Amino acid sequence: MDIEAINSLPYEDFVSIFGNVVERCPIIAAAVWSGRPFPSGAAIEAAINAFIEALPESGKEGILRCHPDLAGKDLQSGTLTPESREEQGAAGLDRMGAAEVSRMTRLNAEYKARFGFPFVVCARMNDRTSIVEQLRERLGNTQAQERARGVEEVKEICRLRLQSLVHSDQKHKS
Ligand SMILES: NC(=O)NC1=NC(=O)NC1=O
Repeated sequence: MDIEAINSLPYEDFVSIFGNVVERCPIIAAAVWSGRPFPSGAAIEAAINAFIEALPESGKEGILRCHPDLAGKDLQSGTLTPESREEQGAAGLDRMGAAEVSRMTRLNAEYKARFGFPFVVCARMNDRTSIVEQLRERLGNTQAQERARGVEEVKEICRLRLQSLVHSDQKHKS
């Protein structure tokens, strides 16, 4: 959609289109709708990032907790959101062998037990090797470091999801 069409959406339509740019957190789209009219897609992204940054630590951790594990039970049982399904598939997580899946399951469980929220990384910017490497590395960080890092990854996931929804004015209707 182009930015003019987006700015004229009633909030129900805005939330149904943008409600999952942050995984399973439609409240964020419902909140930033009030900021319209947006001059650009980048302004929508900035409003979402500002909303996230203004949250208390518990709110940031809540956003992280809304994310499905990478190569986790949602992927195995087919209950991922369409966006997550596509992202996890793009990183090759749906083509892992049993041994790789059980290693990811163990590392995800270790991470969750240590930090109280899941390991979050932008799958589209990674592949299964780099994801396992990061998961191992980041296990050694502090809670504060991982809360901040996870939020940065959520913003990157959101940026890419927004890119597929907001198109700059097209010279011609493609
Ligand atoms: N725990 C996660 O990082 N989940 C995800 N990252 C993505 O990019 N898509 C997901 O589902």
